[in-house]
Amino acid sequence: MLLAVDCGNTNTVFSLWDGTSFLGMWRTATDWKRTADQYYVWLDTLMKLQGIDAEISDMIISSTVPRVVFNLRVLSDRYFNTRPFVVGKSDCLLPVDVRVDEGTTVGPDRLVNTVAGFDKHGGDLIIVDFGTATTFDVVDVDGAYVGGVIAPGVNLSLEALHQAAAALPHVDISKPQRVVGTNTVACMQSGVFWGYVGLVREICDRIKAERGTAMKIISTGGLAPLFQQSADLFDAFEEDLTMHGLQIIHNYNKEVGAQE
Ligand SMILES: Nc1ncnc2c1ncn2[C@@H]1O[C@H](COP(=O)(O)OP(=O)(O)O)[C@@H](O)[C@H]1O
Ligand SMILES: CC(C)(COP(=O)(O)O)[C@@H](O)C(=O)NCCC(=O)O
Ligand SMILES: [K+]
Repeated sequence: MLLAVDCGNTNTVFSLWDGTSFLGMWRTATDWKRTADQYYVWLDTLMKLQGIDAEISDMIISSTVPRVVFNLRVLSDRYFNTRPFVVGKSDCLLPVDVRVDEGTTVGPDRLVNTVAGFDKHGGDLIIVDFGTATTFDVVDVDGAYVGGVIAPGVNLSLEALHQAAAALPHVDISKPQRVVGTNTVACMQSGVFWGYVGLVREICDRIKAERGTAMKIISTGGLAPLFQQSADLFDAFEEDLTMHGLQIIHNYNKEVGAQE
């Protein structure tokens, strides 16, 4: 069975792929200090709670936090006796091209999203991922990653307001009923929520104009549904896009490896 790990700057998600479907998904806060032994006890407990008796034989990792990879490699080696594929490393092949400036290290999450998006929807895509940062990944007609946009994340923007201004509280994002807020919290939520709707719309319109072609817009990440229900921004929402991509990339490397 395959253990797929998607490590973002805020959360790390583990999932088990049995060859047909994902058996479970478990989330922990990203912390590079967490050891292999800690990961194993945590994961083993959660799998047992769900009655899953898994023989993990393979592992694939995508991490936007380089420091985390060391302990995840130890987990793979010590507990599953396997060498993991790490997206972005030269020995982990991708089934799509990456066409960016020489010397650029693209976030592995963006490459994985590209592979998954192309598999599910074909080419000419904009994938919007609402993570710690909000990323826009542009997928060419042939599935290649050809660049994109990085904007501050929704929660990061709210947190920045709180950190920088003495009188602004910590606020959670939600859709305000009105644009004009009549209290501080409503004013902040309006600024970030409607500001974000504008940001997403403007960036997608400009990408389409720059490329001179129609493009499908796919959203993913925890906060995507909040924006989807409020404004007609996306053509489709994909809940587990990154996990889907990890499983495809793992399969691709196994197949290519077997041919060599
Ligand atoms: N369903 C949700 N509702 C509200 N906030 C969420 C939800 N899912 C994630 N978040 C928040 O969105 C931000 C990005 O989370 P996540 O997508 O896990 O980021 P990353 O992949 O960068 O680790 C975090 O601040 C997280 O707490
Ligand atoms: C832009 C990101 C910080 C997004 O990461 P996330 O919000 O998922 O934690 C990550 O993809 C990254 O570190 N990228 C490197 C630069 C690039 O993609 O061009
Ligand atoms: K992410």
